Amino acid sequence: MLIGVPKEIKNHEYRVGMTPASVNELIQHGHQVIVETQAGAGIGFSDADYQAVGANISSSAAEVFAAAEMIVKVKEPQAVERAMLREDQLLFTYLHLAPDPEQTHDLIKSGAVCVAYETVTSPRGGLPLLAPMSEVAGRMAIQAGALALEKSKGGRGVLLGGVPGVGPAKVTVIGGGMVGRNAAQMAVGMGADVTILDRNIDVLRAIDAEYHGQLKTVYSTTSSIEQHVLEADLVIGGVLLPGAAAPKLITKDLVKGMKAGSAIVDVAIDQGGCAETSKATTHQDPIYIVDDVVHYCVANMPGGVARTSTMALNNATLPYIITLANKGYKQALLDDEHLRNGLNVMHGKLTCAEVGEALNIDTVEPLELLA
Ligand SMILES: NC(=O)C1=CN([C@@H]2O[C@H](COP(=O)(O)OP(=O)(O)OC[C@H]3O[C@@H](n4cnc5c(N)ncnc54)[C@H](O)[C@@H]3O)[C@@H](O)[C@H]2O)C=CC1
Ligand SMILES: CC(=O)C(=O)O
Ligand SMILES: [Mg+2]
Repeated sequence: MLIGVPKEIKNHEYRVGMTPASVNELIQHGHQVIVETQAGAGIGFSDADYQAVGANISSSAAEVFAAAEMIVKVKEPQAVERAMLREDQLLFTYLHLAPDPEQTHDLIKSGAVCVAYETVTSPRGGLPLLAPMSEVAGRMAIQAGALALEKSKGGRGVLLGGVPGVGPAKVTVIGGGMVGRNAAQMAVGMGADVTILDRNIDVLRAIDAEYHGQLKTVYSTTSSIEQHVLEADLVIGGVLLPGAAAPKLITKDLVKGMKAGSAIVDVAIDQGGCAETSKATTHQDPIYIVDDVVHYCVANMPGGVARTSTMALNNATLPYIITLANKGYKQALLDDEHLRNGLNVMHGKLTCAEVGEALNIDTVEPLELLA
């Protein structure tokens, strides 16, 4: 198969769909790879590094999209990229369609076969291709939050860990999944007073067993969210209903009631955000203030540490890229229900029920299209 790797074009996005080491694996399996010039340049992977493992370097994204049977990316295709997709071409990347009707309609119109990293499941549970970026974003959320609490950013001027004689900041983490647990790990490590909320009691049990009293676990209800958001210096939004739009757990009124200079890092912004006051921001201009509460809502947080993130992402995606290339999308999707859960759009039809519900679009069962 001919696999194409375009350069990412989202604001300050330096990740790349495949590292030279991943390209090498695909070539060892008998495939060809075409990489857009400078695709990995921002994180130290030169064109020469890709050429050394046998990739062809292309001078433009248009050439990559025109030639490749499968496009491997990181972020959702931007409008100019969507215009280059063609009927039956395989796209393997993050999509986050539920909050993005424009992208959804363009992908449906393209006739392409679009497999989203974030809805691929695993027989062991969880979301194996979202997990590595959630680990990164969860850890970064505390760095971003610490900065947002500084006076120069509009924050209330508190240090997460406090100092001897002055207590730590209170950090409330909503959602105890990959993002939440990684955020909690960093916040506890910095000495903050951490509370983590989830509505899955088994998640809370596992976290409690891991931390032996170094943080508090709380069952998530409207009332407990209200209490712990109002008490917080820093709130981390890390909830997810896979594929679906994020639930708006932090209302406008709740934000109004928060302490002046407190901060919300809404990691769930890629699914629309879990605060009513959240709107997506970029690495270039990451924060804004509503009702004296600093909001950080960068939808591609891992792009900020693009070298670590690219390698972590490739560790997870590589086996799937190899399977899709070896078998072709049809056989690969028929053989593996968990990979099939990643199929969001195919041949002009939406196949992800949660996206259909969020955007009020009819969906078709993947097996109906694959049969
Ligand atoms: N902004 C960015 O750059 C990035 C954003 N993300 C996003 O972060 C979000 C979280 O991802 P993961 O941690 O991997 O998901 P996950 O599935 O591992 O964890 C989500 C958790 O939320 C919990 N939850 C659901 N409803 C809840 C409620 N009402 N109250 C409390 N907890 C609730 C679930 O029980 C689950 O434990 C997703 O939207 C993901 O796409 C992930 C990586 C990067
Ligand atoms: C998951 C996601 O949105 C990201 O890594 O940018
Ligand atoms: Mg207020």
